[in-house]
Amino acid sequence: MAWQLISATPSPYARKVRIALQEKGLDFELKTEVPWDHTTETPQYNPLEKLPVLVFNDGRPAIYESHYILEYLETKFPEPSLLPSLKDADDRLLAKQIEVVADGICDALVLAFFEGLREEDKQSKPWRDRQMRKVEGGLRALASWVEQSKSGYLVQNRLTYADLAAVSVLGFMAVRLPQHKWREQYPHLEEYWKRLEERPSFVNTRPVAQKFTDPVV
Ligand SMILES: N[C@@H](CCC(=O)N[C@@H](CS(=O)(=O)O)C(=O)NCC(=O)O)C(=O)O
Repeated sequence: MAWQLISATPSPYARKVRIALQEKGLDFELKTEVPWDHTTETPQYNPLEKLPVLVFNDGRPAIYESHYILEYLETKFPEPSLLPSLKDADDRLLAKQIEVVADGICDALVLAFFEGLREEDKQSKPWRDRQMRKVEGGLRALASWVEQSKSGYLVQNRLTYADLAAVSVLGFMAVRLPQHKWREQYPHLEEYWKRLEERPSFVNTRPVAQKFTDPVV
């Protein structure tokens, strides 16, 4: 039995791991679920009850938290590499910083999305505005990194975790916040996103909205 990746169709965090596993040629079974439904398996493996979770097939404890899973994969399976080497420490750290910003945009988007699902009179506009400020700030940072890129990739001249994280959040925006004007606001960011979305490991991990069975409370 291959490793299992517990994932959800819209998850930008899980998408990073799905792409990395494919880019590194690692065999895995995709286990798609809705982590807010009572049927979720995440609590069996992750005390934080979140996906993605990578479940091994040899009894080793499962691992969770997307950036940690990516670190694990790069450490254990360094070729083909998806991070600059330690001798290029600044580039390696920049790739991780870009992942921090991309994941942070996702975190804010998730909080704003669920706030918007509450009954109108229970929603906090200041709270949603705060989250959307983080989304705007994060997009501005990603757009700036794209402007600085000479190679078509965010760090050095090849695919790294920075690109997996940036493209995953932009694809998530397209699903969760299709009315947002980031593509008009940052045309180079849109060009970068569309170009990378054509890579096979991105094509077959495109995000899709999910249906909740249980109310998310
Ligand atoms: N920091 C975590 C965030 C993961 C996360 O928030 N996952 C969501 C699913 S999704 O938003 O990615 O689709 C989840 O499991 N949420 C369930 C919960 O928060 O209880 C990571 O990077 O793995």
